Amino acid sequence: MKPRALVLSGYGINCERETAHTLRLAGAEAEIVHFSELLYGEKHLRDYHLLCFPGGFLDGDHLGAAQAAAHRLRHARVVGSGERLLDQILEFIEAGKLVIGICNGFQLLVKLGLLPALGGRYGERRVSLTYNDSGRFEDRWVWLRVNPDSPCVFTRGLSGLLYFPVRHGEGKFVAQDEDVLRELFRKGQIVLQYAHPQTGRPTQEYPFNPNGSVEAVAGICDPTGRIFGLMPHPEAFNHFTNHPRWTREQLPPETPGLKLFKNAVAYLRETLLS
Ligand SMILES: NC(=O)CC[C@H](N)C(=O)O
Repeated sequence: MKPRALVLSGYGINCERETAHTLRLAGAEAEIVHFSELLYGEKHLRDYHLLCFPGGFLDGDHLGAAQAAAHRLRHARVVGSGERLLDQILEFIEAGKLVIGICNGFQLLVKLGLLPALGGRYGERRVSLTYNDSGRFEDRWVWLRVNPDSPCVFTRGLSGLLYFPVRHGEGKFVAQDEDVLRELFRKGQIVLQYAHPQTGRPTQEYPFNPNGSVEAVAGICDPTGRIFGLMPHPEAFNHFTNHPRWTREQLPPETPGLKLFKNAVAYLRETLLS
């Protein structure tokens, strides 16, 4: 049986087709579902194993990226049953399933407090993603260092420097205080950091760090490693010809973007579907 992935769409999300395509290449059954279908009870998260919040421009980034959508999700109730959508998501997490938020989806997870969920406290907001230091939208490929000691399910076995595209105006990661950052490091919840291609080390240097994120943070997970959010777009590197220099460089046939989703599929097969 293939793991079933729900890829959310609507209200300005624009990467759902590309993300669903990559999930299918990775071996999942991916279904694009509109927010309204969840709201009207036509679809229910209990029927899926992976929940994906794709990139885009939810509500036109008004009030800050994903801010309005976070409020909508926090307070919305399913028509008929009256169930809170957020409770559906919390049950989904409780059931050992996987959640990934990419770019706008990461901003949404952070603004909902589902990431970083320090100490397993889901819903508590301790970090944010705000305007890039450059003051403009950044659309470029970046190098990323993967934390090999992170519990993150999605990055298992990925090593060396990854190369993914970013496309965002509000990607600067900030934390409430130093203690939050310390705990994130201690628990391995900092999964990806923007890196300098020469040294391979996390960097604050522009343009390698495209937004000025503190500690060069590009992606984090919850303490279980089953909820993952990242600003770069792994789904946009699903084939070697996506790479900007694919005609000039010798590239392995399987991209790290695809591997990331294959990890999720393998994990679900081993745990929930075995
Ligand atoms: N590609 C995206 O998901 C962009 C996210 C958001 N709209 C931003 O500009 O920051």
